[in-house]
Amino acid sequence: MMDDALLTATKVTRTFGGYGGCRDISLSLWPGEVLGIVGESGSGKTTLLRSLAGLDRPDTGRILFRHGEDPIDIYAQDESKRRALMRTEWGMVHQNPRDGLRLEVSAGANIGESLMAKGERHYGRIRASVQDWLARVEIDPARIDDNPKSFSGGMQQRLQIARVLVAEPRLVLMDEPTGGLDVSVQAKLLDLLRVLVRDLGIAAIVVTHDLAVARLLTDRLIVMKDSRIIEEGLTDQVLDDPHHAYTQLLTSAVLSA
Ligand SMILES: Nc1ncnc2c1ncn2[C@@H]1O[C@H](COP(=O)(O)OP(=O)(O)OP(=O)(O)O)[C@@H](O)[C@H]1O
Repeated sequence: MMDDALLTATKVTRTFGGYGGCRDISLSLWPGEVLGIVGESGSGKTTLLRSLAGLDRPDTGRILFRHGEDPIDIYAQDESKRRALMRTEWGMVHQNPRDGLRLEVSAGANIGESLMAKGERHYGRIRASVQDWLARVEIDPARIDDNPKSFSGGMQQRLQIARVLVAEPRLVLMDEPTGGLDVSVQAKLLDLLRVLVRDLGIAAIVVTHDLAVARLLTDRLIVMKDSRIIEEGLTDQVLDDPHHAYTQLLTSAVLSA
């Protein structure tokens, strides 16, 4: 039963020759909700995210996405329909901005392309929207024609976020969005992400091994260990009053760090 959920995964399993990956994962995501997936390295977070993102077909299980009135099974669509859906309805923010940007074109083109992919053709409107988005992610709009290769890591990540959010996706998937950045840059980026996601009312799934990121960004948390969900609940509840021994260990490790 789908209820009003935007995305529902039911008993999703994706292993690699029977090893690793994620197993028997069921979850729902509601419109406007930010869901965190936490757990140690190798617990299956990225595998799950890729399956939810339509990038990696599960061995078994189903992923439904609410599209208009009807939930659709994303892996029951043919490849071109699934790609079209992914382009218009959801976006992916990669840990390494270089995986989510086109480095051979300008910063402005990186954002403008997303608008064109959604059907916008008016040059003046595209340029105005690009400038607006550069400002929103705190990049000087005067740098619109610069190549992102000349940007710092933090700026590249903010550009990647603008490239994704300008298309107004209903769902954003993020894999360690602040990983690989200096701590001070991370904090600013997190603040920015939080404001943008809240302002736009976007639903998001954030994979992170960093509980501080989960605390700041997410409403609800899933804790994974050995490919499975071992605990889930409201973020504050899970972090302040963890029930599973492993979650207690995770949270105490942070507290004593
Ligand atoms: N393409 C692959 N081929 C073989 N095994 C894989 C592949 N991708 C992931 N795995 C295995 O599946 C398990 C889960 O990996 P996954 O990358 O999903 O974990 P993770 O929680 O995202 O880890 P990290 O935080 O280090 O990125 C690991 O044991 C990993 O070795």
